[in-house]
Amino acid sequence: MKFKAPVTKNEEYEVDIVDLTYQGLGVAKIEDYPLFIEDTLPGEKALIKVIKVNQNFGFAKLEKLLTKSPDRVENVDRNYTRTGIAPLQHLKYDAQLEFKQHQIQELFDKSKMDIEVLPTIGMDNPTHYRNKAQIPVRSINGKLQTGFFRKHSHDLVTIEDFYIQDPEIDKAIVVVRDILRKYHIEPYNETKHSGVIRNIMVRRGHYTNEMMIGLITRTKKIPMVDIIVREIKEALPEVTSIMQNINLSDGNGLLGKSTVCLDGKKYIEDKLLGLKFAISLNSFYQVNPEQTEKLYSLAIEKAQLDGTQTVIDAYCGIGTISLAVAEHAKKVYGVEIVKEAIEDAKINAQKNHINNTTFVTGSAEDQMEKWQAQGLKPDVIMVDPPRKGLASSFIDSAAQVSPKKIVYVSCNPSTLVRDARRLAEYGYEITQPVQPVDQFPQTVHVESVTVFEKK
Ligand SMILES: C[S@@+](CC[C@H](N)C(=O)[O-])C[C@H]1O[C@@H](n2cnc3c(N)ncnc32)[C@H](O)[C@@H]1O
Repeated sequence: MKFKAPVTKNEEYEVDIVDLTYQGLGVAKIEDYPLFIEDTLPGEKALIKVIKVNQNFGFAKLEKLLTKSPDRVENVDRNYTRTGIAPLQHLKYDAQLEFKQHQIQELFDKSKMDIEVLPTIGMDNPTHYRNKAQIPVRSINGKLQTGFFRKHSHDLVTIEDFYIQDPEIDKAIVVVRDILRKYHIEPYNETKHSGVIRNIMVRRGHYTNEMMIGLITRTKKIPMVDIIVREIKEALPEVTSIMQNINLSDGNGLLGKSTVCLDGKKYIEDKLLGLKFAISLNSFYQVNPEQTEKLYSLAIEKAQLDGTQTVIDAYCGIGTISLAVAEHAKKVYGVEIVKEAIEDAKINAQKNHINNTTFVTGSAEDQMEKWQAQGLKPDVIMVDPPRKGLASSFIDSAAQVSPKKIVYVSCNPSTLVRDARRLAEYGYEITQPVQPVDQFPQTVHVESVTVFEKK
C-alpha cells in the first residue's frame, strides 16, 4: 500500500522543533513524519506552513516563532540563510561548536564505535574570516550585479557584505564590479550561454595582504581588458596578481581549463606557521588561516615526530602540511591530483629552503599503490582528503605499507567514520579523542583531526 504523508502543501501547523539536521534545518514531526524548516532551532515552538511534501519527509516555511530558543541570535540578515552563506548564523556560536562536536559523536555512536569527541576548538571572532571569494556575476534588470545564488537555484541575490569573508575582499569585489559596469562588460547569461564575465574570484594573503583578482570568463577575450586591468591596479593597491580563467563550458563547474596571467605574478604569497606559500588561482588553500594554523599544529603534534621519521602527506595541495612537517621529519613525500598545486608545492619548498620533500602529481590512490610496490615504508601517513574521503584502494595500499600512525584531517565526519571502520579492519584503531576544529564558523561544515595507530 502506498504511504500517504499526513500533511498537504499549504497546510499550517503549530509545532515543536525537536532536532537540527546536519544541514542546519530545524526538524518537527507530524505523526512521525519529519518536516524540515529553515531558521528554526531545537526547543522552539513555531507556526509553520508546509511547502513541499515528499514520500518520507517534507519541507515547511517558518510563519511565526511562538517561543524562542535561548541559543537564538536575533536580527540576522536573512540573505545569509537564503543563500546558504551562513546557514547557522541564527545559532549562538557556542551552540554551533557543540552542534559540530555532537555531529561527529553521533556518527561514531551510530556506527557502534566507542570514540570520544572533544569540544570543538572555535574562533574568538567567528565572522569575516574567509581569505577567498568566488562570486557569481549576473545581470538583474539590465545591470551587472554581484552576490550569491539563492540555495538550490541560480537566482542571484545581490550582496556587498558577505559576513564571513575578509572585509577587504568584499570591498575589492565592489570595486571590480563597478569597473566592469563602467566598461559595459556583459555578465554571463546561463540560459543563453552568452555574455563575458561569469565570476569574480578574490584571494587575499592573511599575513602578507597580497591580493589576487581572478576574472572567470566565458570568452577568451575581455573587451577593454588593458584599461580594466589598469583601473583595478589603481583602485586596489594590494593587488599583485590579476588572472583570467576561461571557462567555455555551459555547465556549473567554476573553472575552465585555461588560465592566463593578465598582470603581475601568477600567484600570491601568504604565510602559515611561519612558512611562505605561493598560491595560484587553481590551487586549494584552506580558507580560514587562523584556524588552519591551529588545525595543522594539532595534526603535526599528534604525529609525534622526532626528525627520524618518513612521512607521506596524501592530498597535499600546495604542500602546506608537508612543509610544516618537514622540519620534524627525515623525509616527506606529498601527492596531489592538481598539477598546478604540485608546481606551487615545489616552489614553496624552495622558498622555504626545505630540501627533504618530494612532491608528485597524481591520484593519492594510484601513487600510494606505486609507493607500496617500490617498498616505501613510511612511519606516518597524514591524509587530508576532500569531502568524499579516502578511496578504498588508498586504504588498502596504506595499510599494506604498515605505518605506525595515520593522522586523518577530515572535512566530512560521515566519510571519516566510514574510513575509520575500513581502517579498523586492518587493525588501525583510534587511540585518542577526535578533535574538531571550526574552520567554517556560521556554516554547517565540520573539520577534525583523528589519530589511528596500528595495534
Ligand atoms: C582538503 S584539500 C587539502 C589540501 C592540503 N592538505 C591543504 O590543507 O592545503 C584536499 C586536496 O585533495 C586534492 N585531491 C582531490 N582528490 C584527490 C585524489 N584522488 N588524489 C590526490 N589528491 C586529491 C584536492 O585537489 C585538494 O588539494
